[in-house]
Amino acid sequence: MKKYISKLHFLTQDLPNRTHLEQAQLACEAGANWIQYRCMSKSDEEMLAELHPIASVCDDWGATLIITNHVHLVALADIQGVHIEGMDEDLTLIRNQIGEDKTLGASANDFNQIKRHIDNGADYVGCGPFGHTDTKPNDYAHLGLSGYEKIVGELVKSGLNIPLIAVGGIESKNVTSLLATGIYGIAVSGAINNSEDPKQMYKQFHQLIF
Ligand SMILES: Cc1ncc(COP(=O)(O)OP(=O)(O)O)c(N)n1
Ligand SMILES: Cc1ncsc1CCOP(=O)(O)O
Ligand SMILES: [Mg+2]
Repeated sequence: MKKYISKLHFLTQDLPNRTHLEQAQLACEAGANWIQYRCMSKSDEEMLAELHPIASVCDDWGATLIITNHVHLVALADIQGVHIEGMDEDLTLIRNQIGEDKTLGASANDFNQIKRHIDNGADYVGCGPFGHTDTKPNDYAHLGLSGYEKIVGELVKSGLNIPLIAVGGIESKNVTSLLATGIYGIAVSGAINNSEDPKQMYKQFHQLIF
């Protein structure tokens, strides 16, 4: 089943000064239509306690709510899908668990992983890192613009098509050139959350993309 996938994914994060709910609210007020709840620090009960109000905010503003990784919570709140970060996860098992109607996204760092996710039923693929990110430090080589050009070229050559979302260290100044590589959209967390005015920064991304 074909799903609507936004071209701008806003990822919440564990922050000392702003709750996930506050981050989601700010993003929705700034125009977000896609919130990925990315919580790495709480118990199921704690996450559900904030997922219900976050789902309610998303519902009010018409935004899609995706959860990172905690597949078992998808059915326990008004959540439209899940993004899987573990690149070796078997997506077919997760698809069976969540059902056809939910959106399933997964992470990849190269063409072969993207191809495997397509074969296994992903609705979109998050691909990175574009550049340096402090949100999830890792050792993967930065793809840069040329990395996305290469991957998009390989997809076209193979006759494959899936919304490809660039992620990792993306700032607003990178958006136009990233979109020119042929990627579908971008995912952002740090550049918005760490800015002095997150709402204004969200709007800046939004204007460049939509
Ligand atoms: C939309 C979207 N894309 C990617 C991620 C996370 O990807 P991850 O596998 O964590 O990144 P690397 O470790 O490969 O850089 C996400 N949460 N959402
Ligand atoms: C979850 C995740 N994995 C790699 S980057 C990232 C989050 C988004 O990156 P950034 O905060 O740099 O926009
Ligand atoms: Mg990855």
